Amino acid sequence: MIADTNPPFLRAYKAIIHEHTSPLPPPPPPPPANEASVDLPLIDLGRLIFDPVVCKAEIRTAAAEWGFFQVVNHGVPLELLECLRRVQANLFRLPFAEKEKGRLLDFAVGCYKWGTPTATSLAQLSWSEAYHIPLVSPQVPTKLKARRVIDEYAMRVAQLAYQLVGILAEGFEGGNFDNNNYIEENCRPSSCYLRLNRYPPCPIRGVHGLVPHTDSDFLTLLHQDQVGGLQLMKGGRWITVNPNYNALIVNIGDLFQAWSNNAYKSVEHRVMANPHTERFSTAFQLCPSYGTIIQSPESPSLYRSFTFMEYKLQIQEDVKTFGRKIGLQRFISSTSANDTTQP
Ligand SMILES: O=C(O)CCC(=O)C(=O)O
Ligand SMILES: [Fe+2]
Repeated sequence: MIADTNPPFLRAYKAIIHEHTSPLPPPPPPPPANEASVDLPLIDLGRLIFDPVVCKAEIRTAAAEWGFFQVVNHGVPLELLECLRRVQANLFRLPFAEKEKGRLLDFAVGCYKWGTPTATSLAQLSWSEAYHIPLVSPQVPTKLKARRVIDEYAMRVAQLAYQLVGILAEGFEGGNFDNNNYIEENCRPSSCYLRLNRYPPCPIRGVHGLVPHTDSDFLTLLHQDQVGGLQLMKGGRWITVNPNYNALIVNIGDLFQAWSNNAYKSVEHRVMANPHTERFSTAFQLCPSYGTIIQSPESPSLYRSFTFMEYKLQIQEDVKTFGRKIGLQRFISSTSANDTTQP
């Protein structure tokens, strides 16, 4: 018998699935009637050399107006991306029991996650599995080739994230916001993560691959395959992001929104599960150390000062109490708060 590679979603979430629907295979999907699809603003980073002022301005405008944009000529070789995708597919093709047991490729125990253990309804369930890999600098270079590919990708993409964050931070009030190298000091590679995502085909219609959320970091750099399914909230409705295999998607996280005093937007996004096809994506998360204080240098500041640890603990508590993350609204400063900001 061939060992099953997929997590046992139907068995584990039987109760919430049967409450809402029966898991019959869906008919082929009709084109969604009211769902728009878009190409995100596309920025050619090659122009940073020839036309830096205009290129940087485009990056800042996209971050302010969309919170999401994509970059090409990003310096991460396509062959490396392809190699990473093969490593990623192989990791997920292992028997489920092996993935759950952990310690694959020297990953920390517990870095493999699937589904949503706290879900009490179908709307809260994420039909996906992931390896959350902290970026630790290896004491001894690893002999594992697959691990080397992951580390190489993480290093390249981290460099790109620092470069982009520098450009974004230069752009406040016409001056340099980051004179003190705040991001480089506080978001060292050792507090960043790489998340390898797989979205198995899902036989139940309308289920999320990843439930609606904003990212609890400074910046996320995402690579998605050609399957599609990523959607973001714009103008009060969900729009589907057209995949572009050559591009990396950049999105602003909650911490950057707070630090920039809302100049840049952390936009809600989600992934819709696909009934027929598995999907892969890779997310690099630029995170600070837990003790880092998030406080906009602008005055007045829209958010009170908080540490990253406080932010994470508040999210955990809200997920337990309300079944969802409330996020930045929790940290609006008392001078700018009004009644509508409370859950
Ligand atoms: O898989 C995707 O397209 C999105 C992943 C994502 O939003 C995340 O990892 O935070
Ligand atoms: Fe996300």
